[in-house]
Amino acid sequence: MNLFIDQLHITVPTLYTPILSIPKLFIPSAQQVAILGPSGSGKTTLLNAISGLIDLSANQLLWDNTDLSQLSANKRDQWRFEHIGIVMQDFHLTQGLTALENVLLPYYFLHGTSPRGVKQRAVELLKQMNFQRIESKTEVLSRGEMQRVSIARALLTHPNIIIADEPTASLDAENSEMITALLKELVEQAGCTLIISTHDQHLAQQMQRRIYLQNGQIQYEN
Ligand SMILES: Nc1ncnc2c1ncn2[C@@H]1O[C@H](COP(=O)(O)OP(=O)(O)OP(=O)(O)O)[C@@H](O)[C@H]1O
Repeated sequence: MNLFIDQLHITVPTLYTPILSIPKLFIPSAQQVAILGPSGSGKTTLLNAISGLIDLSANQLLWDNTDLSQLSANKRDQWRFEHIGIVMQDFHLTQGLTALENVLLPYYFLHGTSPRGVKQRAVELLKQMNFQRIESKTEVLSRGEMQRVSIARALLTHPNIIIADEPTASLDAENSEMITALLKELVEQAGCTLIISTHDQHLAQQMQRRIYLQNGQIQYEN
């Protein structure tokens, strides 16, 4: 899916200047993009906006012909479940459920069931990520293990768009390398648009495009 941004300015009541201000941005379908910039530069805010997690005005942000500002909150959630796999910075895993159940949860919300083939894909994805403890409750997992569960969950439903906030932040070099390779392989197979925020230069260099933010504005890209 293509992303069109036009005059996206996000303000918060406590600050005089917008926390994000992007006059124009186009990300074509299937592009792999890294969003970089120092802490507080607006990376997470941009990811939240493009995931439909922030209320916007009409025509500020479109995915193909879909202007998320025109959808009700429920419809927007539904649209997100159908089209976007999100890897959040703090994972948002559900305690009390196992790793496998967490991976299956969004599918279950969307369809009310999780058939055997879907379970198999979930197990496969976790295996590919070098994750062994599929029956462990998520609260006993390390941060790196939680990160891999949240990535598997994002990939399960074959979304058109993957949005990941610091997807390798909790991983050691070996797992980081492996997850990056897997993410790239899966998005290339599926023709997904991949947008990640990262401080990891190695990961950023493997994306097709890098956008550098500073004080909520695009400084440059390469
Ligand atoms: N709801 C809010 N109210 C007030 N300020 C906010 C709000 N959300 C974000 N900010 C501010 O907006 C700026 C951008 O925040 P954001 O989380 O997007 O940065 P970031 O680049 O993702 O940072 P990091 O790399 O540390 O995760 C920060 O200064 C942050 O404090």
